Amino acid sequence: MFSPPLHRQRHQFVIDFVKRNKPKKVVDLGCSECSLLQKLRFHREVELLVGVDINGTTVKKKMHGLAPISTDYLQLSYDQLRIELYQGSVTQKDARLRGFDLVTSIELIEHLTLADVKSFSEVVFGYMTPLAVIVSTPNSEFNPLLPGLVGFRHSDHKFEWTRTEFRSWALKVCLEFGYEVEFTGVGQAPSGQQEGVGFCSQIGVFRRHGVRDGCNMLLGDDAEDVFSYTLLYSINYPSLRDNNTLRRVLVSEVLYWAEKLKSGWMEERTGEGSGAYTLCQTAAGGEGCVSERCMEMEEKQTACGAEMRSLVVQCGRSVSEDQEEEEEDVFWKKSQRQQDSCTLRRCVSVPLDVLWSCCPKISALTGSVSNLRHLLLDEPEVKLSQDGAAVLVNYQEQGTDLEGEEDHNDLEDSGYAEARQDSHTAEQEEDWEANV
Ligand SMILES: C[S@@+](CC[C@H](N)C(=O)[O-])C[C@H]1O[C@@H](n2cnc3c(N)ncnc32)[C@H](O)[C@@H]1O
Ligand SMILES: [Mg+2]
Repeated sequence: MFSPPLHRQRHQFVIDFVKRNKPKKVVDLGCSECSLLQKLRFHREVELLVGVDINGTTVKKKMHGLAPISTDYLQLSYDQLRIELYQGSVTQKDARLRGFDLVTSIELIEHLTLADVKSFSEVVFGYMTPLAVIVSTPNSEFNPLLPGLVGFRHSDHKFEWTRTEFRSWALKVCLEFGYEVEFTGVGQAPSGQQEGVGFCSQIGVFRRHGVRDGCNMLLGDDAEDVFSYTLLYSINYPSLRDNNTLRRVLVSEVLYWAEKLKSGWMEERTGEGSGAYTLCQTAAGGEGCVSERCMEMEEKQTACGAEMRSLVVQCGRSVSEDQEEEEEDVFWKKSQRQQDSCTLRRCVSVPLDVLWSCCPKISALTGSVSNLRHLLLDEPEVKLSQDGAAVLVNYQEQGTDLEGEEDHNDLEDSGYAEARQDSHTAEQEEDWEANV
């Protein structure tokens, strides 16, 4: 009879309200199989989403469908969301449900006896004191338009109210607990058929009086610490506001970009590509990340740990090819002198400021180069240079015996990642080398 179906229209009504009013804490009373909660979890403003139902078995049927899905982990944002589901009765108080921005009660009250509706009013409006409440219930005046209906719309309904009955209950609640209400609904009669009967589902939207700046302060200090509900399920969605999550994402971005910049530089050296300069330009969208800033440094470390030298090679236009060759010459000579007694490892050093300006995600996650350094300091997966200003990436040149390929591979296999966490002092560098 309705398109979209009436239950969807009721949920859409709530969703539209949420979009307009952006409540942070929402509780759905009589949540049943959590289908409204399923939809609400996609609204980024909502930070706490709670469902309550007296029937735990119904809630449990689909509650695991509320768990984060893989895209929630892949496309992390700063949004926060916690979901909690409780078994409990809306006629009972529970302190965990106080101070919400929005309470929804969709097709619930007609399942309560009139005595329980009174308790419901006291609990919801008098104790939970949310900023807003949406209550939907059948409008009995519409029933003659529902084909084949005899009696109530559902065998468990204790009553079905006319618009006047609903109005009278709602206005009494407002008077007693300090709310105002607007009446509306969903499911209109087909055109030409007794349009004066009102909506199929009648809805009251209640707002608490005297709320400033949409901020929900609990009324009075009579908060009893009652915990009558049973927690069935709770889950925190991954968020970049969680420090561990932020660090995990940052490390993976840093490793990815450091490797990418290194490859660009290597290609440039072998004439296969335009190198770090192009990479930086592309990533930064053109301006702002110029070749002079794309300094790459080769760092030579000796297994005996006694000596560590660095050679700075500037890629891009700021250093002439001659200069570069000359410097490399020095590097190789020194390397060869040490070959007999020392194991050689080479790294490409990617400065943090280059990473920061080349990767928009890294800059967005950290805000500044010094924050980036701070966040990476204790990360075992990222090896920083001694001064903490650059990430060191293993470097293996194709077809060069001097690289000591075996040693390089050993590094990978011998707890290299764990060893890297202690890498920011000279002393620790030596220990690390000694482990190889
Ligand atoms: C018609 S269903 C509501 C469906 C759901 N709100 C929706 O929009 O799809 C009514 C729900 O209210 C629950 N219920 C009935 N009495 C209750 C009470 N005293 N406290 C909490 N939930 C109750 C029932 O278990 C049932 O899941
Ligand atoms: Mg019902």
